[in-house]
Amino acid sequence: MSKDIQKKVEALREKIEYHNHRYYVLDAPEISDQEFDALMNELIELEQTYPEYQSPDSPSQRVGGEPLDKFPRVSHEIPMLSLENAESQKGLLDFHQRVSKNTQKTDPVYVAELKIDGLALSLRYEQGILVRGATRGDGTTGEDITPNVKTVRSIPLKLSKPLDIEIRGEAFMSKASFERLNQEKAERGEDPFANPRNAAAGSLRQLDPKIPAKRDLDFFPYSVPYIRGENLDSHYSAVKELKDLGFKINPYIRKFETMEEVISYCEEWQEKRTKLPYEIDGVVIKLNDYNLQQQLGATSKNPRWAIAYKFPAEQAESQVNNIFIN
Ligand SMILES: NC(=O)c1c(N)nc(OC2CCCC2)nc1O[C@@H]1CCC[C@@H]1O
Repeated sequence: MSKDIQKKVEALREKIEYHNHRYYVLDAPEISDQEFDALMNELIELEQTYPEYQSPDSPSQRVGGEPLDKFPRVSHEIPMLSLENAESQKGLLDFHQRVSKNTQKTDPVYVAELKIDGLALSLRYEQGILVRGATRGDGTTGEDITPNVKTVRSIPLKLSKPLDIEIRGEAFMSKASFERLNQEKAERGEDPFANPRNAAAGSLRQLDPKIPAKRDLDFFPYSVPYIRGENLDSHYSAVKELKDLGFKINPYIRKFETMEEVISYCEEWQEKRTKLPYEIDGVVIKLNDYNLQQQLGATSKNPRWAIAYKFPAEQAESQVNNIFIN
C-alpha cells in the first residue's frame, strides 16, 4: 500500500478514537452518529482493501472481528482478590478500628467508591496499547476475552502515554441498555437476562465479538495493580492517572478523613442508588495511602485495607422501575 494510503488509515484511526473518547468517555460528542459511522465504514473498507495494514489496535476492532472457537486461559500473576463484606455500620467501625490499630494511624484517609454490580476485568497495556483483556475467573485463572473487551467503547485501545500497565475494573451494562436488550430478546422469543450483571457477563462471554459490540457495555476502572516507570503513592492518585490516561472515572468517588463521613456516604447511596443509571450492590472503602496498604497486606482472599459495605438486598423491581421515572 502506498505511503499516503497508510497515512490516511492512521489519520482515520486517530480521528475515530478521538471521537470515540468524546462520546463514550466524556459524554461530549463533537460530530453526529452518522458522521462517526461514515468514518468507521471508511476505515473498515480501507482495511479490507489493504489487509496487510490491519492492526490489533485499530478502532475497527470495536465492532468485532471473527468469532473464536474458545477462550484461552490466563493466569493473574497478581491475584484478583475479592472483598470482605460489612453488613452494618458496626462492621465499618470494626474495620476502621483494625486499620487504625495496625497502621498506628488514628485518622487514616479513605477512598469510598460505588460498588458497581458487573464483571471484574483485568486489562493489560504494553507501550500504551491494549494487548489483553481477561475475566477474573477464580482470582488466579481467568479467560482471555480480548476481542470482546475491545468492543467496550469506554475502554481505551491506546492510552495517552506509552505505559506498561495493568488496570482492573468493572464492566457493566446500564439499566436502560439492560431493559432494551431484554425487550429485543422477548421479541425474538428468547429468555431474558435476570439482571444487568448477568447480561454484562453473558455478553462478554460470547465467542462472537459482534454480539458484545452491539450490547452497549461500559466500564469503570478501580485499581492499578501494576505500572512501570511511574510510581503512584495512593489510590486517589491512581484514579487521577486513570482519567489522564483516557478512562471514564465514576463521578461519585470521594476521599474522606473520617469513617463517620464514609458511613454517611454509604447511607446516602443506599437511598439514592435507584436513581443511578447502573446497578450497585454497595460501597467499596479503601485505605488511600499505598504504603499503609502495603503495611496491612492481604489474606489469600481479600485485602486487609479495603472492605465492601453491602446494601441490604432490595426488591429487584424497585431497582429497575425508577429508570422510567427520572
Ligand atoms: N465492583 C466494584 O465497584 C469494585 C471496586 N470499586 N473496587 C474494587 O477494588 C478491588 C481492589 C482490591 C480488591 C477489590 N473491587 C470492586 O469489585 C471487586 C471485583 C471482585 C470482587 C469485588 O466485587
